[in-house]
Amino acid sequence: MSTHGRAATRRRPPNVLVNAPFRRLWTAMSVCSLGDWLNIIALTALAGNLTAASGFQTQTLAVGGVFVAKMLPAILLGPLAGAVADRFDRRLTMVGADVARFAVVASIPLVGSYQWVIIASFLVECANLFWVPAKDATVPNLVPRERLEEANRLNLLVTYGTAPVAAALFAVLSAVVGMISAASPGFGAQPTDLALAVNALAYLVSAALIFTLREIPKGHTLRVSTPPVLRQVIEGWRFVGGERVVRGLVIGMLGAFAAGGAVVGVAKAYVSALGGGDAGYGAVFCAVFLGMGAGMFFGPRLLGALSRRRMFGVAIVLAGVTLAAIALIHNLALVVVLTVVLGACAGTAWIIGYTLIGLEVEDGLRGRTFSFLQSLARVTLLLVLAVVSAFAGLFGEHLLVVGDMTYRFDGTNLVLLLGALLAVVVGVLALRHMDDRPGVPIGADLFAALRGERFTVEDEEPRAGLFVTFEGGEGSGKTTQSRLLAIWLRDQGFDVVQTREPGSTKIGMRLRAILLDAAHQGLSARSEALLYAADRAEHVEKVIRPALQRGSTVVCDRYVDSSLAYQGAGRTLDPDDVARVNAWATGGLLPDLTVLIDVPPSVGLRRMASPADRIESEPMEFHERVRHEFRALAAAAPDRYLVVDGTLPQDEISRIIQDRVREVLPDPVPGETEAATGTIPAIRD
Ligand SMILES: Nc1ncnc2c1ncn2[C@@H]1O[C@H](COP(=O)(O)OP(=O)(O)O)[C@@H](O)[C@H]1O
Ligand SMILES: Cc1cn([C@H]2C[C@H](O)[C@@H](COP(=O)(O)OP(=O)(O)O)O2)c(=O)[nH]c1=O
Repeated sequence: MSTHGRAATRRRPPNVLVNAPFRRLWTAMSVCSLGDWLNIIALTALAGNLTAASGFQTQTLAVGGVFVAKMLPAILLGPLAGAVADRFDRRLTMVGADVARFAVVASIPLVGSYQWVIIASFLVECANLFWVPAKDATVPNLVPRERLEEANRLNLLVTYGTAPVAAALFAVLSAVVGMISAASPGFGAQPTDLALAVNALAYLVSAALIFTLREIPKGHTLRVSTPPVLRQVIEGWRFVGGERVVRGLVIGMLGAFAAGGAVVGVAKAYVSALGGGDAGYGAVFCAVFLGMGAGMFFGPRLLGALSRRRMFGVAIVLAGVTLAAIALIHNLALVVVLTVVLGACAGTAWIIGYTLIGLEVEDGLRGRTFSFLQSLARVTLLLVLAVVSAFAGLFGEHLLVVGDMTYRFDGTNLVLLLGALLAVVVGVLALRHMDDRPGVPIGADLFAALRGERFTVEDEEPRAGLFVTFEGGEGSGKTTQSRLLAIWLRDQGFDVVQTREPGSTKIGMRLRAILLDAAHQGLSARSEALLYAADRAEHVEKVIRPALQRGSTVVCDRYVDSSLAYQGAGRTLDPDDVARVNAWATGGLLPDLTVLIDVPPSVGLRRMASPADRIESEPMEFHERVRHEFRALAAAAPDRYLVVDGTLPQDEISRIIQDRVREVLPDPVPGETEAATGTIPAIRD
């Protein structure tokens, strides 16, 4: 989204990694994360290999067992370990945990039994439970307060960014062992042994790095204890479950997550069935994470013209369709490619959901909401991994024979297909419940977005002019700024129509009188919404559309968003109904740019000199809801909005607006005029 903060980001101070002690801790963390991911991949692969001879069912269950053993400690012992970790010297806790992890991982190839793989998985995670809180508590000791956010972002980057690296490394290492085994038949190592050795070494390197990190203070400070995961989930649902949009987003994100989890859970068995070895398994794992990273980064940009809510639903449906293809196509190379697409869809949905939830939820609840989401994701993943492997195992192997064609359809295929179905259902529900462009067909909208355009209905005649609207609460400065923008545009040589809602037509003036007269206190919310829509229909047909078709620039003080905010959020009418009525009233005409001037209602209302009208005299909660909705609308379509801080001085606001409008302005001298005047010889002195 464009905001006035752009200048600030340009002057970015040096990176937090300049800080040597933090750099060392961060390096240790990166090495450990790489080790952790190698550990998951290698242990699940090893469990599959050790049980391969006992049949499909045992193998699938065995791989599921490793996932469960890895996730149980966090759920059962998480808070306990956090509390214990706070009592000890953090540096020694981390070093101790690293050495313990090294010893356990190094012992796995030596013992070489499935039982030990499960016990080792559990033990490594128990050690992690001490390592992670000690590390989290250390970061604020090494990094100044104002750099903490940047440090956390870097931590997150290595936590997930090392996954595809580890998967690729695993694929290479197991291929190397495979080649050595093929060359010298006497060589009895498992394909996973080399990966486990590198994994053990990673923990040892981390131990050495942290041991020499003397900057970590010896004493301990009390930490706020985190409640158990299950309690966080139940309590969290109590405060976000009631919000329609947030509820939809949470369910959608979990659907995407569960679909990804289904792939990871059965990947080992599926890849074996397709004739791929450990290298193939590594490739699928790598593909999921590469796709996710790409989706988070590029997804929202690729379809920038599609509304965020629609993009969220579309990404989940696409994830489902891709998963169905993965389930049915028996070709490892194609499966790897499709897995990248699946990851990209899931990543796109996840990042949009995360961002929208952040904007929907108030400041005070945001931290709790995110920890609720993370706990819920963890519980979902555990359930999905456990259920998926058990289910695939129980269904077993099947060969479908049609004529002389045979088609293999195992429990893994079935699980993937069910995951696909779940994603499609969740995606369609998200699209239906949270659609913010009712009346606009989704297919046409999507194709237009792929071409980088925004689809509008009934807008067949090409419109020559630019349409800019101003939105915001009472006294935010819309009237002042729209006037200043109109003056500036005229100075640039544009023909400008400056107008406002309600009341810019003959009929509209009468409607305005009904709507704003403080004497009309009994007006029902629905008739209010319809009267504003009636005023708007008249305004669009008589003033705005003709002006745009003439090629004028239209600057309008308030438009559809005001109805969504005041009648939808303020009067708590169903937002979909308000959107639908307005899409019909305006024939789907949308602004090219909306400037949202954002001020706290207390500030805006204090600026008003004249006696309060019917809407201004609403209570403060009403105005807070209106502001919240404006901001959510802007966040859902960042390319079409400019959000400006309305408490800045007037001239600074004008400058920010002019900078943004300049980006969307057409050339004031059309091309053909230039071509014609180009033939006239230039006058020189
Ligand atoms: N950036 C600003 N800082 C302080 N006061 C402002 C600012 N912009 C406008 N005002 C004042 O606030 C009052 C309301 O402004 P106005 O443009 O009429 O707001 P709106 O149309 O959003 O209700 C006016 O008295 C105006 O002079
Ligand atoms: C256009 C529109 C305005 N309103 C309200 C918001 C304002 O309180 C009032 C418009 O009055 P106005 O005096 O034009 O307010 P402002 O100076 O803040 O622009 O009408 C709606 O509730 N719904 C709408 O669709």
